Amino acid sequence: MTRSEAATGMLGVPWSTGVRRRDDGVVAVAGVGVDALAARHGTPAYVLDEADFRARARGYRTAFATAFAEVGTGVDVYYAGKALLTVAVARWAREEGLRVDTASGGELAVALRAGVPGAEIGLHGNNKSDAEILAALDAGVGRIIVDSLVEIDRVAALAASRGVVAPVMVRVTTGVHAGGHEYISTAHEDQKFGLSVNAAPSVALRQAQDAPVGTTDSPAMRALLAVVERPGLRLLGIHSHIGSQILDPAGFEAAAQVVLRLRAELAERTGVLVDDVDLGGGYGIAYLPGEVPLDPDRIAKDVAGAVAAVCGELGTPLPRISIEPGRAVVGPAGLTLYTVGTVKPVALDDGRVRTYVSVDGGMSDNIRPALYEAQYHAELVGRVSDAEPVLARVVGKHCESGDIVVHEVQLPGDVRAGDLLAVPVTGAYGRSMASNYNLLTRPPVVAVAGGTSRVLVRRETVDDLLALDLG
Ligand SMILES: Cc1ncc(COP(=O)(O)O)c(C=O)c1O
Ligand SMILES: N[C@@H](CCCC[NH3+])C(=O)O
Repeated sequence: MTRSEAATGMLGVPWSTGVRRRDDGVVAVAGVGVDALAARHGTPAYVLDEADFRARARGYRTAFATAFAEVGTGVDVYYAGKALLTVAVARWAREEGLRVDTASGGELAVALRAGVPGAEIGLHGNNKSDAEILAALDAGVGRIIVDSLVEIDRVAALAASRGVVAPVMVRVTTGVHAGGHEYISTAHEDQKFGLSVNAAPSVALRQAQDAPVGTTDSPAMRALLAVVERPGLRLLGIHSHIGSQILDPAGFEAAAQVVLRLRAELAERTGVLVDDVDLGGGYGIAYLPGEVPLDPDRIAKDVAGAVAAVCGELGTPLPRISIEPGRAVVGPAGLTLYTVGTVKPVALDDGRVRTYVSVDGGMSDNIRPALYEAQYHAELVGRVSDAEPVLARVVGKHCESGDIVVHEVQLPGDVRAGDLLAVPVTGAYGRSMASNYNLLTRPPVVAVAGGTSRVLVRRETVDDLLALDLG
């Protein structure tokens, strides 16, 4: 916490900028106390600080637009809806000058419902259904990012069936491995996304990737050539996404270099110099006090410098660039508000005691600790306490011992049933990855701005669950 944060009661990183502890000890989000939020909306609840979301969206747009304008090209920023997409969130993104990246027909439908024009939407997915591709074509989406050779034929056939030309980008894997956990690193070879820029190393792999045996082209080059050849497809550009929660900027520059070389090679072979290069998302954020997030201004400058340098070296004009941040826009804007139900001290083998604090949600509203061993922070937010801190583990209410919300955190020793507890930085991949495990109902998404709260997505009810069960 900085001195000015302390003076204003701001909690500082990793909390959203609108979070403050009031003089009465209660934490407020954008002017609304968590006690009032809990009374009005119940717990658990996802709480979104709208101004914080908007500021981060603007921050990424401005940082990249400025840095790339300096080297002589433009940028489109797509908000990656997989992090959290609701109609209001898609509208906020658009109002802040962002486009929307979708990863399924469901996300596409929400973006369209929000009034985002099709031309400002991209559709991703390594296994899009025909229905999803047709929905994208019918909506006139600005780009379909193809992910396999098979899909190229599929999109071409569906575009022909609609009598349209499909705007396509090819997703490639650059071999640059980056990100917070193996499951969220997406550009190394042994995973399902994209087409490798490296020539297939074995006959088995060439066959698996549908290549004629004997070719030395990489799957990425073959895909680009296949798109160029299909009259029903328009090749917009090349896409690369290297992973998520990346805190080392070097990976973005390395991937950009590989993609730009591929672009130049394609131009040399076919005369087609694609206009667009999409460098994906993945910008890392702080989850714990003391962690340092990527700085958008710095990363934008570094990537713009790298792009300009490689294009200069290759003698190719600069492409238009796009990026797809999700987590960095919505993650820090969100917190989850829980109520403590039980408190249980457990003696550890080494003689210490760990206090298990059970809250009214858990792995169904935040799967990230169980899936990626993700670390979070928690604080009592309904009151302050002078009690000595204890080593605590915040757990949920599921029938699963891995149902951990916060692995290790110091909480006041008098933490008790009825206390309000908040976990910051749950805006990204919390609600969007939520489940109904143990038939819990998913929490609402509540937006707070200017001293008022509003429900964006209502809490599920048991009736909602029963309505799906046809008996
Ligand atoms: C293609 C693509 N774009 C964008 C994102 C968003 O990533 P992040 O939320 O880490 O910015 C992802 C997810 O990792 C992705 O797969
Ligand atoms: N869902 C992941 C990241 C997204 C991966 C998508 N390519 C997370 O919670 O960190």
